[in-house]
Amino acid sequence: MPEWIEIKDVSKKIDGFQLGPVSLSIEPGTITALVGNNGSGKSTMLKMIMNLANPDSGEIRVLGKPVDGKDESWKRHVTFQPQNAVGWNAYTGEDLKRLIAPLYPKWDEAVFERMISLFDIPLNKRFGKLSPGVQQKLSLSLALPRSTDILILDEPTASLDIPSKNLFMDCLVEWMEQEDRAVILTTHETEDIRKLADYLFLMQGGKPLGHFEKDILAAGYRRFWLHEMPAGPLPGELSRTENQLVSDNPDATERYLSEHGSPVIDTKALELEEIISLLLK
Ligand SMILES: Nc1ncnc2c1ncn2[C@@H]1O[C@H](COP(=O)(O)OP(=O)(O)OP(=O)(O)O)[C@@H](O)[C@H]1O
Repeated sequence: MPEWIEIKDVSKKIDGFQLGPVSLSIEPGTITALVGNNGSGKSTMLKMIMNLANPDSGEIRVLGKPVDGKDESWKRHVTFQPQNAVGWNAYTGEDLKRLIAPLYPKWDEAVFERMISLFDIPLNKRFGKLSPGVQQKLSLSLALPRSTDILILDEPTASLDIPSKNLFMDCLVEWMEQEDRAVILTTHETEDIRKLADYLFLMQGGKPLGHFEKDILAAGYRRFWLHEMPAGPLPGELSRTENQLVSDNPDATERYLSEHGSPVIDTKALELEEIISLLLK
């Protein structure tokens, strides 16, 4: 399948911070979560995709078009929701919808109305007077109905209460099912990643740590409970306590234990949160 977003060897220096080189491809039909420590460069990556920040080197293409080229037609196919909406404070939700909807030929009024009702958003209040959580709900309700091929969301659930996070995740899953679409989002919420992401792109201090298929990553780490801990290190061993061993190569660990007659009391896959913490530590 052709890539919808192609980031090739992109680097950028901001004061003392070095981002990249980063390469990443996004295919249609996928949700990719950019995950990393604070200040690891996730938002900057999104801004570079939108041509709101310029890389020092490398190339970014969206739907085959270089994002810094003269042809900006790709922008019509992309919705970008930054962490904070700029210039919206004086407008009510109703105003914003009137301004935004006509710009998008595939605007889906039914999705907008459903989200406004689900989130119980007052459309007659100025954006600047809404709480950060309601602002975020309104922004999302103005993003999904645009029905663009690509949706780029910077920490979409950061201010949402727990029921609203779940409602939003349901809306996004439904949105994905309607057509071939692609989502790239940044998040610190493991629940978002667990429920939404097909792929994780991990970043630390500006450097990419890897692009993982979530299910493969989740299956790649196990904890073993043992009667007796063999002398180590064992194949795949990442850490051990008196009777527990964590492995990033469970098959090799299990084989070794079986071949060396070490009975396993129990074994369990690590939670995604623990895996991400191990990778980002
Ligand atoms: N406008 C700016 N002015 C100066 N430095 C900036 C600016 N934007 C980003 N940076 C630098 O780039 C680095 C990466 O910032 P970025 O916001 O991309 O990280 P992030 O991974 O999105 O962080 P967080 O998880 O905290 O949102 C920061 O550490 C900061 O040094």
